[in-house]
Amino acid sequence: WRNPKCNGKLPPGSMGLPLLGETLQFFSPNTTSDIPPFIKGRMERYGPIFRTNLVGRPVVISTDPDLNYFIFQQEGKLFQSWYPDTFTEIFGRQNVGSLHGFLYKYLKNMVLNLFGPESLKKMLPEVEHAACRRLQQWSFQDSVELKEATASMIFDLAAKKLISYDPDKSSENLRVSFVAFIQGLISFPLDIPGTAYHKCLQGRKRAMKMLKNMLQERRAKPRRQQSDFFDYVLEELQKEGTVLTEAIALDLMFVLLFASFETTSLALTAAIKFLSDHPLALKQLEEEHEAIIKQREDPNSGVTWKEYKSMAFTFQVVRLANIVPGIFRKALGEINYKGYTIPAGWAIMVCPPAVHLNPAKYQDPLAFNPWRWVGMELNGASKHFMAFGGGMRFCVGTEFTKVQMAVFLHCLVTKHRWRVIKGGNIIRTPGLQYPNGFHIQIMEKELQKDEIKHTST
Ligand code: HEM
Repeated sequence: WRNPKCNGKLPPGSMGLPLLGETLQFFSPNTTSDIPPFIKGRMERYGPIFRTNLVGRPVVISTDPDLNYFIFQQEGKLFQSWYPDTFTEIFGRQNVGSLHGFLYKYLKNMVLNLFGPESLKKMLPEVEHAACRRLQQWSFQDSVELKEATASMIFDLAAKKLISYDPDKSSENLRVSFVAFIQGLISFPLDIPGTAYHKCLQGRKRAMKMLKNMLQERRAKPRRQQSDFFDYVLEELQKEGTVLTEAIALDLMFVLLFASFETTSLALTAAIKFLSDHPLALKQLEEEHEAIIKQREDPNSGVTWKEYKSMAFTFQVVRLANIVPGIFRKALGEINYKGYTIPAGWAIMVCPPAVHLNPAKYQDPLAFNPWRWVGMELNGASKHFMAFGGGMRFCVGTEFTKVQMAVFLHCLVTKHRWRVIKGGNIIRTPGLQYPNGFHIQIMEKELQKDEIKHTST
């Protein structure tokens, strides 16, 4: 257990207890925005590359930018996407299976067809309308829990786009099943009634059943014009020699729905929390977006797709929020790197927080500084920025997230103000969560000015 077989020199580290390994330490909740204590302690002791054991598997953890880069570039050759068995259970065997094999490219194209730039450009007015409408509704409430509220907004948009789901018309609420699913997602994998893990699996079952019924209804009543993911899938399923199956399509649908609203609502909540704590950054964002509005009044310029893609701000938010605490791979063969040997079959976890909070690369790494990258060309991924992964598996939802965030913030800072009521504290298990939510009161800007006038007279 302690000394696994290896043809060379294993990276240093501890394999923890038999069977359990260091699983409990890894999942132990913490409230820091810094590099997770589990990782930080071991980096200090063993260096940037070390070994451990998580959920019964030997794992090498990499906080080394060069090794991370190598891992992303070698996808499908020396490394392959791999997630712990509990994830396979939770996200569906078809997903995990098909995302490895020859189906992968085909599925990715299908997803990009819906969430790629061309499709998003067309979606822009709809995103803006949804954001403005929600914000206006919330401004009548004394308090809004932002994580839940933005999740609901994004879920409705994504579900409409993917499956033309209308929450007002459907009697069963699809998102309720997703909420149960998420609450147990990062929990100890014990499937007996009462546990969070059990509830998570039940939530998934209910959501899958609803998706299956919807697909069958659509099959019975096909639509003339292809407009959502269901239409696309049904057409593909009918093609001769197709590699797609209904089970794969349903699993993929589930993952896309989940990935689209959970990650982006966490990022938006983090953005508004950072802005609440940094009035200067808020002022600058307001000025930038008011400039956009001014251009818009000019009939020749209108708001452009490029302006909405303000990357620097979104990237600073996700750098600090570290929504994805680990990216997992499996070594397909024996790998020799910087004097260490990683045996074939071992898991490898790339650790984005260690990269994003590295003081050697980012001065004052914990500071929220949206000006950090001014004037620099930003790519979606680099050795020092990997919030959306890298290489072949780079997140297909990056553009969707950027558009959602930019549009929402645009509507928020140009038309509204807010004040924090309570909550906003975070916990990492190691996934980011807001245990008490983040409650704010939203006011319309004009209203606020009127109120001020009123009080002064
Ligand atoms: C703040 C928002 C988001 C973050 C931080 C994020 C992060 C990531 C990361 C780190 C990966 C790479 C995983 C790996 O290499 O194993 C990934 C992949 C993926 N993401 Fe996202 N994501 C976000 C938003 C989204 C959205 C909105 C969608 C859906 C529309 C989405 C769908 C996916 C899918 C399908 C993959 C798998 C791609 C593949 O394996 O090739 N993500 N994401």
